[in-house]
Amino acid sequence: MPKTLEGQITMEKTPSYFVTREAPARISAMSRDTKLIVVVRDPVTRAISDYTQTLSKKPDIPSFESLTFKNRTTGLIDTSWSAIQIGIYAKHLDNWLQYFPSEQILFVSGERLISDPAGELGRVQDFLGLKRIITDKHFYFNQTKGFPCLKKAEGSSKPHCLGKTKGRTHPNIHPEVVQRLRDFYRPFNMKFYQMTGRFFGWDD
Ligand SMILES: Nc1ncnc2c1ncn2[C@@H]1O[C@H](COP(=O)(O)OS(=O)(=O)O)[C@@H](OP(=O)(O)O)[C@H]1O
Repeated sequence: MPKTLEGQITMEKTPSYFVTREAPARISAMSRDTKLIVVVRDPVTRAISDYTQTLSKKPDIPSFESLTFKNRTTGLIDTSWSAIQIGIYAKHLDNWLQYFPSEQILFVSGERLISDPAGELGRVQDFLGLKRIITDKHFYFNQTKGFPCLKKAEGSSKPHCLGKTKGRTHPNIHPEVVQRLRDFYRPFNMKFYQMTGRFFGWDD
């Protein structure tokens, strides 16, 4: 990471850091003051989204159902499958809390980022000690994309939506499989709500 001058903020984005065992120690050794931001969404939808992304690159992979279960009859879930493993947020957070105080970590709700992008970005700006420059007036809902988009991209006067790889249509997953996954994640989600002090509402 480059050295950060007075009045600057250096940012870096790598989704896999959150689930990489060695990352907290390494980042802490680089700078203990680093502020960490993690976007989390319902781990069941996250797993399906993850699968959808892999499927778009490798159309021949087995079905979501067959990757989810070690044994379909007993309903035993394959927690070694990364799409499942990554959603056990409480476990990953435990690892980070060995190195960083919880005040230094902000969890952004992936669901709220879609339903209220300005609100979530307001929290991000506060967390980073920035003035709330980005507000409601910067977003509009794009019917075609089905997501909020920026009215003007940075350095341009044109609207800007995220690219085609964001907001893909997910395959239909059998409701029984979804329910089994909901039951699997519930205790981990409860622990995560407790640890973060925020109720993300994934278990309604
Ligand atoms: N404004 C806006 N436009 C489009 N997409 C949006 C937006 N806000 C959040 N999302 C959600 O972002 C999801 C993709 O982000 P990823 O986490 O996969 O990104 S990354 O690969 O980790 O960089 C993507 O997940 P999928 O819907 O499963 O594709 C979106 O639901």
